Amino acid sequence: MAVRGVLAMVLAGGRVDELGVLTHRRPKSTVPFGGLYRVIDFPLSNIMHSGIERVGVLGQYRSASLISHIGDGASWDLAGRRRGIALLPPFQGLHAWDWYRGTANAVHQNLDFIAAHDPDLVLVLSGDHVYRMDYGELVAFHREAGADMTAAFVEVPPGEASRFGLGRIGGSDPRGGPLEAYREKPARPISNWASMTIYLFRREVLEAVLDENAKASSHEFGRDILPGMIGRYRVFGYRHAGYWGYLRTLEEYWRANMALLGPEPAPPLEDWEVRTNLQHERIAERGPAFLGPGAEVASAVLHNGVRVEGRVEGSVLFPGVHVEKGAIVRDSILFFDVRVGEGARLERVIADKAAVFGPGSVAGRTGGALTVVGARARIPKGCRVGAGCEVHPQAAEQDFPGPEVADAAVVASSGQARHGAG
Ligand SMILES: Nc1ncnc2c1ncn2[C@@H]1O[C@H](COP(=O)(O)OP(=O)(O)O[C@H]2O[C@H](CO)[C@@H](O)[C@H](O)[C@H]2O)[C@@H](O)[C@H]1O
Repeated sequence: MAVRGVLAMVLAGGRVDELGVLTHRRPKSTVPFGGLYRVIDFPLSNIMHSGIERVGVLGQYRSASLISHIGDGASWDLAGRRRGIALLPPFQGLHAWDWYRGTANAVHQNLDFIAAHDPDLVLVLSGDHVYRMDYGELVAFHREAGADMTAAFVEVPPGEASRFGLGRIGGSDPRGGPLEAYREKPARPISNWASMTIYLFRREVLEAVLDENAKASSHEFGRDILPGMIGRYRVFGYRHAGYWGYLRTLEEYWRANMALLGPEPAPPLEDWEVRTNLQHERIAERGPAFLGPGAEVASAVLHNGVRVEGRVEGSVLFPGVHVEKGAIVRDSILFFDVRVGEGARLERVIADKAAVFGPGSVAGRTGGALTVVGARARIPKGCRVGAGCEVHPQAAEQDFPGPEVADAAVVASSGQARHGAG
């Protein structure tokens, strides 16, 4: 059912140092995830299921993959007379300083776009997280409470809390209540309810607080806007009960992918269809997955155009991955068109698009740090990655246009991304 009067503004411009090579040429929102998707497919599918019909996407960092991926928005039912999705890159026209200076500034620079749609409510949310949520329930809660702003929170382990913006939610309604305090990544946690970067604003209030913040030194919702609203506006916290994948580090990213392989995949996808753009990466045109006569596959997701002749266990294979005879792939994530040559062995590896592992090459090991291989890297025949082996970059292709054509092949262990040879 359509939710009228709500415009969604998706923050999709951030990159994350900790994800190393995976965000060298794309924002975090378009990092491939779960064997078929890009991360932003999850919030966009939530928007679709919630019945929100108008969306602005705030891109900034390396937007090429975002542009190809979003297309005309039809993949999420966002194309039509009453519906629409617009990519809103920073205006690099008049002033160099028009580059977005933070999440609040990104929305502030697009107040005209918001005004043109004339919504009652603006839902500002991150495009970087994996979860399912019906924003319609958040909207209903916000309206019932007569709130000026409602932020969504999820419970995190106490030891993790200071990595997040934290809220203290009062009242006795299990869905949420007045937000009594908010601190952005405090050294000493004030609660273990972490902000999910989902903020629902009354439009006039959003305009007022963004105008007030315009002269501040930083321009972040979490750091500047939310704390200043408490006590001055009707601010509420809403509790999210389900799974939430934050994917900030390589280990978190890897674990979130692996969470799809268990008997109870998280987030559960069965009754909550997650849509992707099947034109991007030509997913729709590829043939069916093929398992050869000697293939052994257990606990894996695989899609169109995958070809397995070797052994695959506990792994996520994107369209077009080939695993040749005698090769073994374990606990790994292989992006579009990765090739694993005969007899190669991969364990705890994340390989970006079209990386090629030569015959007999070896990458990663049981219980070791994750090994991450950049897009189009070539691991020569018989080579052991990380053991003085030279990795060659190949020419870049059209998904990554830009002045530097060949991406440096990068091999990194989790937490310490670095450039390799090439
Ligand atoms: N200039 C820009 N233009 C467009 N988009 C941009 C942008 N800069 C960042 N973004 C996007 O905005 C969102 C927030 O990015 P941040 O880097 O501020 O997140 P961080 O995870 O540190 O903390 C935040 O996210 C965590 C987890 O939700 C919260 O707990 C915490 O309070 C909050 O500050 C992401 O979706 C990112 O892609």
